[in-house]
Amino acid sequence: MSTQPDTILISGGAGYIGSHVTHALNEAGFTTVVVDSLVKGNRFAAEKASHFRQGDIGDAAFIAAVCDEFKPAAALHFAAFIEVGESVQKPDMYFENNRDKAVVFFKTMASKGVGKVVFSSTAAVYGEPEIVPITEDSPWKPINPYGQSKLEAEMALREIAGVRSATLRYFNVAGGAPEAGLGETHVPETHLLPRLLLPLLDMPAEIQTGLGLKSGFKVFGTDYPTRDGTAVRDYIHVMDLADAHVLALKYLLAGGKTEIFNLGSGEGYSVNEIVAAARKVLSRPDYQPGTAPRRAGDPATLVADSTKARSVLGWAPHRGLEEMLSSAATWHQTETYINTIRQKVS
Ligand SMILES: NC(=O)c1ccc[n+]([C@@H]2O[C@H](COP(=O)([O-])OP(=O)(O)OC[C@H]3O[C@@H](n4cnc5c(N)ncnc54)[C@H](O)[C@@H]3O)[C@@H](O)[C@H]2O)c1
Ligand SMILES: O=c1ccn([C@@H]2O[C@H](COP(=O)(O)OP(=O)(O)O[C@H]3O[C@H](CO)[C@H](O)[C@H](O)[C@H]3O)[C@@H](O)[C@H]2O)c(=O)[nH]1
Repeated sequence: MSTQPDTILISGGAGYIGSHVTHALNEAGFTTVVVDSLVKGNRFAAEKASHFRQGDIGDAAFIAAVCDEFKPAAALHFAAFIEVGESVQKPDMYFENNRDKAVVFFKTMASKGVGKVVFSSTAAVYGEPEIVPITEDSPWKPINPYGQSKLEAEMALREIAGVRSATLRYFNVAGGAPEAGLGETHVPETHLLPRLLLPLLDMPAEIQTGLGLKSGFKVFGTDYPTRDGTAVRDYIHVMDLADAHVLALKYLLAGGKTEIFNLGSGEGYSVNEIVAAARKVLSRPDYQPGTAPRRAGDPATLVADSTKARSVLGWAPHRGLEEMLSSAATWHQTETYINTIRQKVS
């Protein structure tokens, strides 16, 4: 029997979620190979991998060469564009990167005998759900090109002969692993936790201005049909998500069949509840956010039913909202975060 650790190919591993999963795979004893074009990601994050090769997932010759060099046992596919608003403005860019290039990536790997894939999908495939919590067989009706492009990539992956896949549909990912030198480092930054925390942490002015936070953080929409009028989401710590990837990978390596799994905590928090938790974690009891109209395309409530991931993968999230907020706050104050954002917005 071989004693070599399995080698895992990770596309988009220089990005937010992919870098945390790469860290978890290293800790679990795998050899990690990240491919990333760095179109959005960060070199400091890529360097967490055992090996890093810079290139595009749509470049079949590049992916084939990486497969020949490292002979991966499986792949995790994170590389994509992730901004819903931008996808409405530039749908072709999203279908090209998130669907067409993903298909090139999957087919190239299949041609090299890599027949096990963990795919990063999103709650956006459910659009505006009629029933919450949302199970995997709720209607798949995306309401924007981002969600549609991810759904079409999922479906294409399931059609490729000889490939077994685990599609993981994430809900709202948050938090970081500052102790490992990792955290959310997006430009632009559209996500709630960083946008709320950066002004509260009194970050340097050029960072706040560069991320569109010059006039502070604003709650988007106070007239939703929810318990306090603000939108409800299911927040999941990025390291709990990373645990799910390790389990999904082991499931496929052990012969598991193609499946789809929702990944969320099952608990919904409103934007106002997140603001209240941030006041407590950062000891800013008097903080009052601004308000603004609803952001176009935002559903009122998205909460996951992750029963299937619990029963099939044995996964359970362990890290709560306070840990998401405190790990994010710690990360945003690191030199790595501040210097990276400074460079990107200058
Ligand atoms: N962030 C979230 O809250 C969230 C929620 C649901 C689903 N997802 C999914 O998770 C995945 C990762 O999201 P993230 O937040 O880490 O995004 P990210 O932008 O931080 O990371 C994506 C990475 O992919 C790379 N990339 C993009 N296109 C590429 C290409 N053609 N070739 C090579 N590399 C390319 C980027 O450089 C970047 O490093 C995406 O597939 C996204 O759809 C994210
Ligand atoms: O400055 C801000 C930023 C966000 N929000 C609100 O906070 C909630 C969460 O917003 P995020 O942008 O953090 O997350 P979304 O629920 O919009 O997006 C998540 O789900 C999407 C699919 O629905 C995509 O997958 C996306 O990548 C993922 O983070 C929303 O009600 C949003 O309107 C604010 O009030 N103010």
